[in-house]
Amino acid sequence: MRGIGARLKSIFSGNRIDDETFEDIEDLLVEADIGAAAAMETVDQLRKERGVKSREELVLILRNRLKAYLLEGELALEPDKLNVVLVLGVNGVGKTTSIAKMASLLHKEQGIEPMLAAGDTFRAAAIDQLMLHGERLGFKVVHQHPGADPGAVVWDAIESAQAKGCSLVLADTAGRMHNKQNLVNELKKIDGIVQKRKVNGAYRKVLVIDATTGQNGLRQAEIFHEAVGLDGVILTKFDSAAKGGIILSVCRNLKIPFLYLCDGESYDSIRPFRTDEFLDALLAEN
Ligand SMILES: Nc1nc2c(ncn2[C@@H]2O[C@H](COP(=O)(O)OP(=O)(O)OP(=O)(O)O)[C@@H](O)[C@H]2O)c(=O)[nH]1
Repeated sequence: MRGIGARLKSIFSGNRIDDETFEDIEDLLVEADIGAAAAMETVDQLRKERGVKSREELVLILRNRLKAYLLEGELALEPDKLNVVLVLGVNGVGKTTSIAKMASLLHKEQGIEPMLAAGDTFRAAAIDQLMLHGERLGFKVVHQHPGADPGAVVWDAIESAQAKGCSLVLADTAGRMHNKQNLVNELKKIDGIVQKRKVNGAYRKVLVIDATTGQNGLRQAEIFHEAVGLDGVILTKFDSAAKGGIILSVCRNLKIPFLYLCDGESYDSIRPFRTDEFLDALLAEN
C-alpha cells in the first residue's frame, strides 16, 4: 500500500492552512476509503483546532483523530480448552487463504494444532482448496461432499477436535448463496449449532474483508454483524494499492476491532493488526 503522506504534503505546500486545505484533506480521506461521514467528522474536528501553525502539527492532530477511531483486537483463545473460530466473508475476499495463514501463525507462535473445517460446502473448489492447505501445512481438515450441510461439517469438526484433544477449530463458511437471505439464514444456523455445542473455550466470529473492495466492505460488515454478531475483522490484500481506510470506517461505525492484516499470498503474509503501524503506513510519504 502507498500512503497518503505525499499527497498531504502537497496539500500543504506553502504551509498555508485555509478552507481549501481542509476540503482537500477531506477529499483525500474519502479517496482512502475512510468513508464520507468519518472524513467529514475528522476534518470538522481539525477545523476547530486553534493556533495550528505548521503542517507537521496538523498531520499529528490528524493522526491522533484517526487513531481515536481504530480498534485493535486479539483472538484471545483459551489455552487447553476447545476454541472455535468461524471465518466469514463474501466470495473471493481471501477467507480460505486467511484460515491457512491463521492456522500457520497460531501453530508457530502458540504451538496450537488447529483442525480445519470445510464449511463452505456451496463450492466444491472451496473444499478442495482448504484440503490442499491442510495437506501442505500438516493440519487435519474435516470435510464432507459438496452440497452437504455446513452445520454438520462444523459439528463433526468440533466432535473430532474434542475426541483428539485439539484446542482449535477454524471453520470456513460459504460467502455466496442463491440470495442474501439464504446466506444469512445459513450462517445463523451454523452459529446456532456452535452455540448449542457449548465449547469450553472461546467462540469467535471473524469477518474477512478485502481492502480493494473499498466502502463495500462496510456494507458487508454490517450484514454479517447483523446476522451473527462479529468479534473481529481480518483485512486482506493490504499489499494492493488500496489505502485500507475501510478499517477506520468499520471501527467507527460498528465498533468491531481488527485482528490481522494480510499482505500477500504466502502463509506468512499475516500479522496482528496494530494501530500505530497502520497509521504509519497510511500517512507514509512513499
Ligand atoms: N495479494 C493478496 N492476495 C490474497 C490475499 N489473501 C488472499 N489472496 C488471494 O485472493 C484469492 C481469493 O482467496 P480465497 O482464499 O480463495 O478467497 P475466499 O474468500 O475463500 O473465496 P472463495 O473460496 O471463492 O469463497 C486467492 O487468489 C488468494 O491467493 C492477500 O492478502 N494478498
